[in-house]
Amino acid sequence: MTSTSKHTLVLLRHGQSDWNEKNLFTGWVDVPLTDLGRKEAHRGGELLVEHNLLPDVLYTSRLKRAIVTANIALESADRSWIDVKRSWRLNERHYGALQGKDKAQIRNEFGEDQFMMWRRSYDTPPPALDDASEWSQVNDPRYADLGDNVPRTECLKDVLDRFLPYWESDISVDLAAGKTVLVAAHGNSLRALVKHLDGISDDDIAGLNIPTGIPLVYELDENLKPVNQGGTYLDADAAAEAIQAVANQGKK
Ligand SMILES: O=C(O)[C@@H](CO)OP(=O)(O)O
Repeated sequence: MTSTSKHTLVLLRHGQSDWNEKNLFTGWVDVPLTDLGRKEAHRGGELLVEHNLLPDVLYTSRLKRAIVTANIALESADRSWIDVKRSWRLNERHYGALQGKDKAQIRNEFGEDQFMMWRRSYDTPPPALDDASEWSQVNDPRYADLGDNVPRTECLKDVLDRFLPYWESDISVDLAAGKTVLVAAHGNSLRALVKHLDGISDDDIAGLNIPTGIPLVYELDENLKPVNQGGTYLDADAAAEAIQAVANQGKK
């Protein structure tokens, strides 16, 4: 795929993280990539080159699995020099009291319905994480600008509510100016973005999963609406398989 419109948005979920591999709820916990995650990031950058989709500006969360994925991908595309903007508004959904917990264990303890409600419902957040927890971010200096508004839990709707102002104020401005924008972020922050772009209903978004490390490209019209509804994965076969794996997490 080669860019044809003047408004090209490339979404990249970080490569496999340590806690993806261990099957733990992660959220705002700042875990590193695995070796496989680094390889996925490198391949993501190669795919950008192969499809002649070279980003002009990078947006990332404040979490290193997204930051390092973008750095590796841009290095392999020889684009390490582009401008970078980071925001907590692109962070993964805060997973509340589930952060650090084993997905299969939670599914066994609470049952499939509750597990999926917490994981994929649009507006039901998990229980709040205690500020004293080792997995809390309330005293993390990188979120000092949030004051006491550091999340203790979030549902997907909360993610959309905190992401949209940033989309309007920054990302869409760069897109409208004709820049090819790379957003390196997370499974659920990218689900929020895709929900917004494709106009997916609150119910249907539950069935949408985003794989690690495979660029998803949107060509946008002058109103920044998708020309290719649903976007285009640069490696469609790998994406289909990886999407199924995300959907099945916690089932083993
Ligand atoms: O644990 C998490 O933070 C997310 C992404 O890895 O998991 P899930 O796909 O279950 O929402």
